[in-house]
Parts: sequence; structure tokens; C-alpha cells
Amino acid sequence: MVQSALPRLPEMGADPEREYRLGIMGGTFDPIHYGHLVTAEQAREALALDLVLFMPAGKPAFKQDLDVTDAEDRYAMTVLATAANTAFDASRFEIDREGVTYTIDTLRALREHYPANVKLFFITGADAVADLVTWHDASEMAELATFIAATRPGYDIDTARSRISASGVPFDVRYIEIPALAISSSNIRERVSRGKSVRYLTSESVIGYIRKNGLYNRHVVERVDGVAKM
Ligand SMILES: Nc1ncnc2c1ncn2[C@@H]1O[C@H](COP(=O)(O)OP(=O)(O)OP(=O)(O)O)[C@@H](O)[C@H]1O
Ligand SMILES: O=C(O)c1ccc[n+]([C@@H]2O[C@H](COP(=O)([O-])O)[C@@H](O)[C@H]2O)c1
Repeated sequence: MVQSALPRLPEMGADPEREYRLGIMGGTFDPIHYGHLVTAEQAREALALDLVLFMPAGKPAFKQDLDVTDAEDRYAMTVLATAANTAFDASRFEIDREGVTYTIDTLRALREHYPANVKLFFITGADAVADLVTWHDASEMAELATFIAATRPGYDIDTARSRISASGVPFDVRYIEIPALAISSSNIRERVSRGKSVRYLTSESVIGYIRKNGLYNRHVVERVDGVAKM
């Protein structure tokens, strides 16, 4: 099911005797790749999530000075990559919102939308969670959701752990170890721009979309000390 604006999940919270667990996998997804999908799937299993909503950020807060691909393309790739998993869904919620995308706005809206027996779990990788205390209205975020922090090659999860505890903000963070996938969107973009293979880094459907729409083949080549750098 593809969500239009606010996620409509009639079954979520319907039985007042039961606790429902909604995962939110936020990201720029430029493009979505197997690192994102494995992270969400392992988080779903580890925390017994009923559903994981993949939410491409409309205007990512920490990437305002970067050239991010059009939100409709990032959303379309997210739909393609998540389509086969009945416990995954893609949401337009953040791309349909005006202005800079802050997670606090999403969590507030979801908290208002669902009854109290729906618990919110925001899923991140080790790099993103290390900056959690610097996110907009971090203290209020800590009240609205549990955070899931997954290991990621090249990033030390203990750095995130100590930054969060030193901040004094009472975040509830669950740390999970996942099978290491050193895949990143930036590496995929660079490989596409160089005409290199990205097979098995993301789904065939996403690769097809990238090729069909000519994404990532216009990377600017900068010259640094006379050496071409993508
Ligand atoms: N290989 C991975 N393993 C674990 N977590 C990941 C991995 N790739 C991305 N994530 C997590 O997924 C979320 C969204 O990441 P994002 O869309 O920025 O992808 P990215 O690969 O980090 O992109 P870029 O290379 O452009 O910075 C973040 O919380 C990030 O930490
Ligand atoms: O709300 C914020 O201040 C904030 C700052 C940085 C990142 N985020 C969210 O964290 C998720 C991963 O972001 P990114 O930039 O690593 O793709 C995505 O859902 C972002 O909206 C949120």
C-alpha cells in the first residue's frame, strides 16, 4: 500500500487491549539501497515492529546546502524498493510538507494521529544517531519516540552512545547489531556517474528507475590539485 499524505493505517491501534509498534525509517534515500532495507528489516524483527514506514525527507535538515535529487524520484524509488515486503510501506508524508523537514514535526503529527497504544520507533544508522542531540527540538523528540540505532560499517556506535548520554537528554535508544553492509547512497551516485555497476547494492527495480530517468549521470567533476574528483 502506498500512503498519500498522513499515513492511514486503520488497523494501527484499533484493539485498545493491544500495543502496536510503528517503525519510521527516515532518510534522504538518494537513492534507497540494501543498507536501508536491511536496517529496517532487522529493526522490525528485533523490536517486534508491526510495520515500518519508509519516509523520504522532503528537504533534509542537514543537507540543505547539498544538491539532493527531486523528492518525487526519491519517493518513487522508495516505493519500488519496499513494494515486496508486506511489513514495509512508503509514505509521502514528509515530501508533501512545505519547508525544511524536521523529524519532530513528523513525530508530533504521528503522535496526534494515532491512539496512545501505538508506540513510535524511529530507526537510524550509527552515523545519523550520533547527531541526534543536535536535531531540532531534541528534548521533545525524546518524549515522543524510542530510537533504534543500527551498527554501520565505518561508524562507531559507542561514539553515538556517549554523545547521547553526555547530552543529558533522556533518549530511549535501542542499539542493534546488524549484518554489516558498507553501502551508501553517495557511493551509488558516484558509481552511476562513472558508469560503474551498482548491481546488488540496491534492487533491480531501483537500478531500472535510475537508468530510465537518467539519475546521477550529471555529477560535476571538480579538479582538486589537478586530480579529477567526483
Ligand atoms: N549501510 C547502512 N547501514 C546502516 N544504516 C544505514 C546504512 N546506510 C544508511 N543508513 C541509515 O539510513 C538512514 C538514511 O540514510 P541516508 O538516506 O542518508 O543514506 P546514506 O547512504 O547515508 O546517504 P549518503 O551517502 O548520501 O549520505 C540514516 O539513519 C543512516 O544512518
Ligand atoms: O529533525 C532534524 O533536525 C533532523 C536532522 C538530521 C536528520 N534528520 C532525519 O534523520 C533521517 C536521516 O537523515 P539523513 O540526512 O542521514 O538522510 C531523516 O529522516 C532526516 O529527516 C532529522
